[in-house]
Amino acid sequence: MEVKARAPGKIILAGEHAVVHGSTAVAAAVDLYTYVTLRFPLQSAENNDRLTLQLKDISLEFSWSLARIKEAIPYDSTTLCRSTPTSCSQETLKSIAVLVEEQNLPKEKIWLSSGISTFLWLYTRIIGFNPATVVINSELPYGSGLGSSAALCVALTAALLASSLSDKTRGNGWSSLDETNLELLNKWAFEGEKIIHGKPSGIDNTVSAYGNMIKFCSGEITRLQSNMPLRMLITNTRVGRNTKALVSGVSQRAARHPDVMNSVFNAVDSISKELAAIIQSKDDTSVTEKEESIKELMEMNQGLLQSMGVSHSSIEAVIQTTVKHKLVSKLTGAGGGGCILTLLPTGTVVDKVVKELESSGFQCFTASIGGNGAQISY
Ligand SMILES: Nc1ncnc2c1ncn2[C@@H]1O[C@H](COP(=O)(O)OP(=O)(O)OP(=O)(O)O)[C@@H](O)[C@H]1O
Ligand SMILES: C[C@@](O)(CCO)CC(=O)[O-]
Ligand SMILES: [Mg+2]
Repeated sequence: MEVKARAPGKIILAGEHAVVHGSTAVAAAVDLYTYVTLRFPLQSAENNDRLTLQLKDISLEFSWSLARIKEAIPYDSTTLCRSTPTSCSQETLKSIAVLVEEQNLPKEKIWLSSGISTFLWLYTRIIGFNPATVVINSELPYGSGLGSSAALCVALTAALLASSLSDKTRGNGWSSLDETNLELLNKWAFEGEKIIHGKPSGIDNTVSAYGNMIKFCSGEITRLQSNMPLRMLITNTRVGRNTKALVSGVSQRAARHPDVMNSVFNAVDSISKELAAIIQSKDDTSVTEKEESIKELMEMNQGLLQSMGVSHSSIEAVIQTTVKHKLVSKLTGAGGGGCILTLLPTGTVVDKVVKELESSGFQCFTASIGGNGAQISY
């Protein structure tokens, strides 16, 4: 039997980091996906005692015998709990880390460890100790602010949950999950994100699961309906970074300067709320005026992100280049490198700015904003 799932990456228009501390944030899905294919072998097949993970886009394969997985991961009454998402305990995470270490990841790919641990955790909790080959292929740059970790958790969970649904209509292309399964999927994906991010807000997995554009605050989701064109240039600095470390750095700064950082988080909250209101507004304010307001909000959000300590010289370089072309930019996701968003007001010709950014070694692309969330296919 074969089951497929896909989940999109995301951009955060306003509110990253502050959202971890209870502020509002606004995020949208982008049309770059992580794909997961689950293949279950026949009883008689040769490899029916192994779990194999293939990461297609980076040509890596990992494989464990089920006996070894059973031996390493402590089995208790909560081991198989498809319908009740639970957190991975530190003890289980340590056991899983041993299984990952045994695969001798190349040194330069060690950053994949948390993703592989998350894979083993979600797989064994939702499917149990069953043989399969899991093929993952991602269009998203890893660790760059476009939600590669959330897309992995959402696509993998979608495939795992879909494999046990009774209604499997084959050959109908991509379809969405119903609300109940979507909610279950989002809870599991959040548990997976915890392994990769440490202390996620849940915004990345939520927007990847539900798609479109959302306003998110302390787990509360408001789906947004945009009433204006919204075009963004995405620039990848190609500077690698790790969301877990950046989130932890902001928390440490907040612990050192609680009053200051609370004011920063409150200011970000207001920015996100104002941004959401502009995007949704149906009044007769012109698109140009709305774009001017969004520009200002993005500029202020970037300033506050800088004060949280998550900007980077490469981000500042992109911002300076886009300013020369009268365009406004902010980092998106965790910062520290990664990707930057540049608002492209109606009528903007991007060729010159893209040429200049690319000549500095950055990678530019435009992605369509606000599309599908998680989908499955049989
Ligand atoms: N397709 C994948 N296969 C295996 N691991 C993955 C995959 N995609 C992401 N990961 C894991 O997620 C990590 C990157 O997650 P991280 O949260 O740091 O960045 P991001 O999700 O791309 O950006 P952000 O969280 O800022 O949106 C990788 O180091 C890897 O461990
Ligand atoms: C930095 C952060 O706010 C967004 C990462 O895309 C972390 C989170 O919300 O979990
Ligand atoms: Mg992430």
